[in-house]
Order: sequence, then structure tokens, then C-alpha cells
Amino acid sequence: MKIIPTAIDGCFVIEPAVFKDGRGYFMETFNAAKFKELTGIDTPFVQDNESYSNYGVIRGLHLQQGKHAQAKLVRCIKGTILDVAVDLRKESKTYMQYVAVELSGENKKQLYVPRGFAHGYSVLSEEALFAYKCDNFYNKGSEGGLRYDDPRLNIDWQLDASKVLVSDKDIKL
Ligand SMILES: Cc1cn([C@H]2C[C@H](O)[C@@H](COP(=O)(O)OP(=O)(O)O[C@H]3O[C@@H](C)C(=O)[C@@H](O)[C@H]3O)O2)c(=O)[nH]c1=O
Repeated sequence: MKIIPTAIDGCFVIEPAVFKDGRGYFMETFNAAKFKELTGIDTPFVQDNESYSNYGVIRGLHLQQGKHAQAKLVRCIKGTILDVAVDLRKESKTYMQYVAVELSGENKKQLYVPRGFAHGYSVLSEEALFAYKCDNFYNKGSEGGLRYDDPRLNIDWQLDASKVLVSDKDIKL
């Protein structure tokens, strides 16, 4: 397992060790002890989520606020996505800056998104299976976010604009 820092403090990429053999491969997708040793974060992840989407879907940019804030450890099991984390920590040097990382079933990279970030992703492949761990429970009443096309961010989601599919909830952000 390797930790690769990003341009934003506290947000980093994880490359798990992958053991390939004649049968296929094996990898640890999360190991609390190694995670703590390498990152210093003693994370009590309490919820695991999975979502499936087709090409053109953008989910985000989401966060939960206040005491319901969530850190997330995200990965793409199948397909390819562009994962985006926007720093909304008011005191941060990189406030309103973002990291964008391609995560795929092939590269097996994970992104750690700290509390105080808005998070989203676009689906670049025909289909994508996405999974993530959260260190706080889902709380509908504390949901907030930014629109995927917020002009202050001007994120290139790497999609054909005519194929973009966003939920009604996310259009209203
Ligand atoms: C996120 C979530 C949703 N739900 C329900 C609410 C709703 O009826 C249905 C779909 O919810 P959403 O449209 O919010 O799902 P989605 O747009 O996939 O929301 C997710 O997007 C990504 C980018 C994130 O970062 C996540 O934290 C989460 O906000 O699932 C839960 O029951 N538990 C959860 O933890």
C-alpha cells in the first residue's frame, strides 16, 4: 500500500498492493492498522456504500455539514471515473481548490477525501461500479453541496456534454 499526496493537504491517493497469480489477483481494499501507520489517521469508518452508473453520469458535488461531516475513502471497482474533491475548509490555504483523479477497476487507486470537502465523480466508461467508506453516517438533513458546473470551479468532467446525466437533486444544488 502506497500513499501519494495530492496538491491539497489531507487529501491523498492510495495505491493498494495487488498480488497477481494464475487465478487472478488479491488485494486488501482497506486495512485499519496499515492505514493508520501510513497516514496517521485512526479512522472509524462506519458506513460502506456502493453505486452503479453509466457513461455520462455525474454525481455530486456533495458533502454533509456540521457534526454530520464525513471523510470518505473512495474507489472504482469496475470501469473508470473522474473523482473530484473540492476543499471547502474555510481556514484552508487551498479553499475552493480541487483535486481530480482518475480511478478505475484497472488502476485500483483510492482517494481519501477528508471531512469538509465536497465530493463528486463523472463516469467515463460505459458503466462504473463505485464503492466508498464513510467515517460518519448518512444524514439527509445535513446534505449540501456545489453544482457540478459551478463557474468558480470550472471542472472539466471529461464528458461529451450532450450525454451528461445529473439527478434532479444535484441540478438544484
Ligand atoms: C448517500 C446515501 C443515499 N441514500 C439514499 C437517499 C436517496 O434516496 C438515494 C440516492 O441518494 P443520492 O442521490 O444522494 O446518491 P448519490 O448522488 O450517489 O450520493 C452520493 O454521491 C457521492 C458523490 C458522494 O460523495 C456520496 O457521499 C453521496 O452523496 O439513496 C441513503 O440511504 N444512504 C446514503 O448514504
